[in-house]
Amino acid sequence: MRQPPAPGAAGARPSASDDPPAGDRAIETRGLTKAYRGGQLAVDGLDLAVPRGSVFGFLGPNGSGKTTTIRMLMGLIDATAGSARVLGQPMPAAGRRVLPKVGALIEGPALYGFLSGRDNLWRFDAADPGADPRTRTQRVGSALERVGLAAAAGKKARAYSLGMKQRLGLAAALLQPRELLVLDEPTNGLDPQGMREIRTLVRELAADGTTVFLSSHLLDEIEQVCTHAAVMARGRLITQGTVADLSATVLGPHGHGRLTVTTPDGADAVRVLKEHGVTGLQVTDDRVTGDLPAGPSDRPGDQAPLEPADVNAALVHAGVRVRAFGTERASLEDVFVHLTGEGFDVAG
Ligand SMILES: Nc1ncnc2c1ncn2[C@@H]1O[C@H](COP(=O)(O)OP(=O)(O)OP(=O)(O)O)[C@@H](O)[C@H]1O
Repeated sequence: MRQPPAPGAAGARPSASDDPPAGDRAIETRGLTKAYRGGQLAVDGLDLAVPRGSVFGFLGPNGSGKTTTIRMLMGLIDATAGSARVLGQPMPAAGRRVLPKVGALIEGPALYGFLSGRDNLWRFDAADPGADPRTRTQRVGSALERVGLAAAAGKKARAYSLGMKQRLGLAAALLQPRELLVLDEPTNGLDPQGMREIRTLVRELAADGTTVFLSSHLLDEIEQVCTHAAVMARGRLITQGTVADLSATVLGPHGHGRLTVTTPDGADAVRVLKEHGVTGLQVTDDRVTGDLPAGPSDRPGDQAPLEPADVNAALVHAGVRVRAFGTERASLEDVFVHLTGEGFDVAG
């Protein structure tokens, strides 16, 4: 079974040679474009590459074109230009072959409030011509189990919390084994507990080998659960890659953020850090922070950019008592601001 890389796994560098071959992509679009009536470009020349086995975050402020893209991928609306492949097949042409392998949760599940959770799933399953009625009870039972709703299965759906309704929608998407799950804003409107539940579920599904493509306008959500992300703004793709590589976009070749040293020997630490080309030094109580130089320092013999480990060794060597040492990672918010020059301030 395919295991996804750990969320935020570091190490990979963005380069064309690291791109997976086309057959290893769960979703691929070329120049995908949608102009709604009136000519406004909701999606503008999108080239998306979603590796199989990834948890791929499709990130952008409200109105940046995420839902429109998902609707095109699922064959719900036609593209104005460009092409899309899902699980290696052209969409919408191959929809009949592809869509049974895709579970989708778009704009919230359509549930009957007067039916129990179990009966809602029963209805979904019965509407699937490929689903064997003889094994329905078992399928519905294991889908409920999977999303943690077995105990609440007999309750009417209208009595469910928003988080439970989302999980029931996911259960409907999971009635059949899926290669790809497409979730449009799966945690929208959920409280922190509900969000955690959905994130846990997404991680479990990914660990089973399902590719998960989820859209969100919540940067920290994407950072917590996704291995890869694409960032959209005003219908255009700003960047895509592993979450670690996207951070490195902002942080330079080594992906290191601001350095923080906790020490009782602040003055000595500042002197050593300065000697090693660390800039922007600030001292607050027993914490010294600064920025690692992007390239090699001016010191004779230095050829490569400074590694945090070297700085730590130099401090210790100079007799500085280092109680804690670390570097921050850039957030996706940093990436967005860096690449667009705009803030990412959408209403949560
Ligand atoms: N049916 C439609 N007719 C005309 N314009 C539309 C339609 N649907 C979306 N748009 C416009 O297209 C742009 C992209 O919208 P879309 O819903 O795809 O963005 P989004 O990133 O999913 O945002 P949200 O999270 O708010 O749905 C927006 O400017 C929106 O107003």
